[in-house]
Formats: sequence, C-alpha cells, structure tokens
Amino acid sequence: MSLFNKKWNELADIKDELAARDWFMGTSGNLSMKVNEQTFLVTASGKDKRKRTSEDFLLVDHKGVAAEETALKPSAETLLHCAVYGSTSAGCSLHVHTIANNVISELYAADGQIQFQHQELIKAFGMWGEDDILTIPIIPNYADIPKLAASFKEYIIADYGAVLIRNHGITVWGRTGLEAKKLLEACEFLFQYKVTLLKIKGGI
Ligand SMILES: CSCCC(=O)C(=O)COP(=O)(O)O
Ligand SMILES: [Zn+2]
Repeated sequence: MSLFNKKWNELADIKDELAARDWFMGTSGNLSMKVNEQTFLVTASGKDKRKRTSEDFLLVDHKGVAAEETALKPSAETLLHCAVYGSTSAGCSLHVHTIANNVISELYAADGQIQFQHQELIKAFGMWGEDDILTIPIIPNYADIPKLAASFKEYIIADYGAVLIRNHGITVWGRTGLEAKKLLEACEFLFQYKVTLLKIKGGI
C-alpha cells in the first residue's frame, strides 16, 4: 500500500471513531494528517464528516492550497492545520466542536486558559508529576481565518498540544494520529468532567 493510501485510511479511521462519538455536529470539525514534508491530507470543506466517501480528504501543500487537480475545497480552517505542520514535527491535527468544549471555552474565556491538576487524565499530556498542571489556552474566535491562525500559532510550542477557540471548538495535534486522538479524548473527558462538577456544585 502506498504511503498516501496508508495515511488516507488512518485518517478515515480516526474520522469514523470521532463520528461515532457524535463530534461532527452540523458538518463542523476538520482533520488532517501529514503525508510528507511538503503535503498533508485535510478534510474537504462542508462535508458530513459522519459519512465515509472517496471525497472526504484532499492533498494540500504547506500553504493549504490543493496539491492536485480537484473539485474539492479544503477545510475553511486549513490554515490552522498549516500552522501546526509549519511549526512542529506533528503528524496529525484534529479539530472538533462539542457542547463541553464550547461551554468550557466560554466559562473560562476571561482567564484565557483552563487548568487541570490532580486529575489522572492529564497524564495523556505527559504530566506524570503529583502536582503537575495542564494548561489549555483559550483564544478568541476570529471570523478572519488568517487572523485566527496567527493567534492560534502563538500557542503551538511543542509537537503535541491543544488550544480551545472560544465558542467554536478545540484543535489538538500530535506526533501521530493515535497521539492526537488520545489528547482529544483526554480533553473532552476533562471538559465534560468539569462541566458536570460545576453543575453538581451549583457553579453553573
Ligand atoms: C458549520 S461549522 C463552521 C465551520 C467550522 O468551524 C468547521 O469546523 C468546519 O469547517 P470545514 O470547512 O472544515 O467543513
Ligand atoms: Zn471549526
């Protein structure tokens, strides 16, 4: 199997798993996977990401421009994926909108971040110390995608990480598809946990 087909199938499998969690409401969300140093696969814009078709992804270059003749449009948010691959050695970037990540992004917007400590799941981010703190930045949601991508890029400081976009969604990236998916699942667990806890305590 060619590298292209291998990456396509890996990304399609991740898309199916995230779809099974219902994380692509209203055609939201976009995913990408690096194929080589010059190109990456990204979801086509506006598609129902719960469906698996031969038109789910297209190959783009480092500027997010289609690298082959196609009628498909790359995700409207491709520049965020470009920012990830342009600044790191990451191999996969995942973006989803969920109720929990939107609620958390709004509740903690004024702080510009949300932190988690003494929660087992932060180990997904390599935080194994007793008192380690996981910080997830929260950035404003600009309609201007180049502006959003520039703001997002400031928080790309390692080959894996996560950034919340206020009232929009989360973008995570990792060295592999498996790592990116692990981080996304850990974030969503932590957000759902926090929302549930706040509800129980009467905080919201
Ligand atoms: C209807 S969701 C609005 C756009 C968005 O935020 C998103 O994640 C999906 O855009 P895409 O162009 O990647 O389909
Ligand atoms: Zn989005």
